[in-house]
Amino acid sequence: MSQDPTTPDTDARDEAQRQLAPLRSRIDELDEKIVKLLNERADIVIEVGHIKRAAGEAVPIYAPDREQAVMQKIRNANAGPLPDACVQAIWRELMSGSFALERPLRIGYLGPAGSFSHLAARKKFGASVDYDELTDFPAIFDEVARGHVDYGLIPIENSTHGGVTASLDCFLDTPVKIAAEVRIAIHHNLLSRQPLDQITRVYSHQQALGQCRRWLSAQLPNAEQIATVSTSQAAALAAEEPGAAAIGSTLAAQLNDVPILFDNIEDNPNNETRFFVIARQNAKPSGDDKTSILFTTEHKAGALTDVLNVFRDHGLNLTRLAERPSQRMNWEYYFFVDVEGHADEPHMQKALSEAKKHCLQLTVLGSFPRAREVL
Ligand SMILES: O=C(O)C(=O)C[C@]1(C(=O)O)C=C[C@@H](O)C=C1
Repeated sequence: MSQDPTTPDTDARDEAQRQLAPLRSRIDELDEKIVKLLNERADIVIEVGHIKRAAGEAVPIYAPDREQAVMQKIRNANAGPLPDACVQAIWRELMSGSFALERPLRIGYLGPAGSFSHLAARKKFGASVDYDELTDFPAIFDEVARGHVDYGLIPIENSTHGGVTASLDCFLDTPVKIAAEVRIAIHHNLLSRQPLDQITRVYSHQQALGQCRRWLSAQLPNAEQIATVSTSQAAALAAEEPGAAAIGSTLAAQLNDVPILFDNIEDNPNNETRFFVIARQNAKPSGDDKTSILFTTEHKAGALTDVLNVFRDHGLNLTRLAERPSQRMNWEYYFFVDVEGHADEPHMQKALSEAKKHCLQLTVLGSFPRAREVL
């Protein structure tokens, strides 16, 4: 007996279509309602924008403290089954749309396009703002200070390779403030137009080379490693030069049209980088903040512990301590400390004024909502 082999499939497809149709029309109805509600929200955002524009620089368009509160409310309201990460990603993009409605924002980052700073900027500020690719960290600080861009994205430290010293040095002498913290997961790729056995040079930022050290010595032990100003510049070089490869982001591979030979080549699968958003204005307290300070002390026994003990005595936890040469005198140092709390809070104000007594100089670089999620 011959049977049409397509019949069972066709029947199953028709039955599935019959079951899907009413579900899809319910989704269509809900989508219409959601779009209406989103635009109801957007109408209020437009009013917020009128008030903010009238107040000028005194009330910034980007309000990190309010964003923190909105995200917290969203997480509390989310009963599932959508994971918090999904709902938060939707709201981040929604707030990007709010910027466009209030006043289009310009964000500066270390270019060229496709760098991890670009990725961090896009993850933080979304698709509805303008981006400016800048050539180095001092240029980002300068452009923010001059008001040519509203905010800048600055990498501060990587969980595997440590501090980004070139960016820390820019804080030594700048009027700009740290307004927010951004954490992004960093996954590196080996990009090349050649197969692995024909690669003689690997370009990347020295941070990325450092984060893939074990993979490079196992897979490309004889290739020369050449440091570039950014991973995206490395990708552009790999696109042009025979025998060259780059370590960079998926975005850099796409933008430079270079194939990804190997993905996830970072030595630590939990590799992440912390960025600061720099601004002309301070961020308001959110209730879950950190404060970054910069100080120098006299060259005497116990000078550093005297400062640190002040925070201990006030019950303020330190989340980071870094040190950099002063650039003025050999073997003199600046210390960078991140403390839990906001500089407007009374106990932090007390601690800061006591700490100042033990310092030659103490500057508050900014207080900002702690980044709880890795984007
Ligand atoms: O509440 C504000 O200040 C707004 O501008 C609105 C809004 C939002 O869409 O919820 C948008 C941007 C801010 O960074 C924070 C919140």
